[in-house]
Amino acid sequence: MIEYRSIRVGLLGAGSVGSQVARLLLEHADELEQRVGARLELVGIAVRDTSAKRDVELPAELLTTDAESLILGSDIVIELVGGIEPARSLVLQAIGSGADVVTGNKALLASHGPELFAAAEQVGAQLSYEAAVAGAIPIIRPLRESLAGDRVDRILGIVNGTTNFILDRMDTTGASLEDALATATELGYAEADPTADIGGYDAAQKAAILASLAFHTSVPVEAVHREGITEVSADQVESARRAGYVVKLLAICERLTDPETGDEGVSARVYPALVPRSHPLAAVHGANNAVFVEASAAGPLMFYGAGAGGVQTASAVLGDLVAIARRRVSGGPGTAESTQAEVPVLEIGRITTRYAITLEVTDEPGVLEQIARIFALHGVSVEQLQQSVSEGSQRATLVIGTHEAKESALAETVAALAQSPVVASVASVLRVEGAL
Ligand SMILES: NC(=O)c1ccc[n+]([C@@H]2O[C@H](COP(=O)([O-])OP(=O)(O)OC[C@H]3O[C@@H](n4cnc5c(N)ncnc54)[C@H](O)[C@@H]3O)[C@@H](O)[C@H]2O)c1
Ligand SMILES: N[C@@H](CCO)C(=O)O
Ligand code: NA
Repeated sequence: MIEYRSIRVGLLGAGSVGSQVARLLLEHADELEQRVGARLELVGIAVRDTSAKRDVELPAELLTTDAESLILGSDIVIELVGGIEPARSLVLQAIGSGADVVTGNKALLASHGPELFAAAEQVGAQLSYEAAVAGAIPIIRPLRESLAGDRVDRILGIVNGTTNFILDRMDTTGASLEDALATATELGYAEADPTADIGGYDAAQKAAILASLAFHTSVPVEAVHREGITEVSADQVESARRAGYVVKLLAICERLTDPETGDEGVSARVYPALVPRSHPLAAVHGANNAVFVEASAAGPLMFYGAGAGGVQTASAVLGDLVAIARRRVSGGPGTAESTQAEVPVLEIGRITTRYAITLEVTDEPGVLEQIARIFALHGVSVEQLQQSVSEGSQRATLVIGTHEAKESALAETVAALAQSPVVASVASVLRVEGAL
């Protein structure tokens, strides 16, 4: 087996995602080296114009316009150029030269997936594409690996951030499609040419990739039924709202069985549909994505998060890169445990959270003041207080909600409360998590 001291990484494209991948690779080089067991050395970044202005400053000596030479000098090639050509030829060249490939290019995979996978298989190259569907959300690896032993029956998802942002904006502000699209463009969600997003093409490419993986069947993008959101009107969104629904652009991949013949088929489709407001997909706001997977043994699973964005998507690219690099280093998937960081595991006293404390106290003047003093003395700040007194009782129940406080300070506060002559008992202490 080859002993790797470093693995040469060639990056093609330094746009929204590529520039963030380069930045994170350079900034986290030491940590990634520990995780992989070899240095991930960024040997070059292929760009169209080395003097172009970029949001992220990249080392000038890494920039090149010669993508082909860069590929020849790389062990792993990351393709973030987008589109079909020259991306397809570059990926094929990388595979042919013995490199593994990471790509986020759903357009390429949805139209030329079989050709690329066959080329990779022929030479034993790895081709990973977590970033291609639902950006940062891990969905490719769960389908390809975690659910490989199960039978996926259905996938229902919001997989396009731009259209979700537009439909959400129409729903919450009553804006027209044109105005909502203008806002999406202003905020940098929509491309200069938003046709791929609002026409449903981007979602259809993702549906093709998901259906192929889920059903172990080649589902080309041309086989995906596609309707975009261009015909969705403010009136439709408003009447849906009044009826308790929200309009979402959905990607649906399903396994169907003909009840008469028992023949099986699969359907992959993208269209705007009404979703009941009580459904979790209705709560997916802004440019977020969410994907539900129904598998026969696992049951329903839900994946949610940032489906687009340069830095978010870079996370998925780097995940693929580390996984591929580990495989190169160890000749397998890498060690099951990843413990080299050796960060200390802290005791509970070090955590910070919020608390709800219920006290039984004597119902007499000055009690609240004494209790407030105990909190203040330990640096725990009270956010809210509710008092209830039962008829004829000498006791009152206090429910005290705190601001964020350190667990150790809280423990001392509770101990002091328990000692206080005005407190009959500390009835309960519960931590409050998940607050917005
Ligand atoms: N932006 C996102 O949120 C997102 C999310 C998921 C997946 N993706 C995918 O990631 C890929 C990159 O997306 P992006 O948003 O970074 O696109 P982008 O348009 O911002 O960047 C692409 C870059 O590649 C450069 N380029 C084009 N042809 C080139 C060539 N021949 N050689 C070198 N550079 C070349 C362009 O000049 C541009 O800077 C696409 O396949 C996209 O579908 C993007
Ligand atoms: N244009 C895509 C980018 C992420 O694939 C979207 O809006 O979801
Ligand atoms: Na993903």
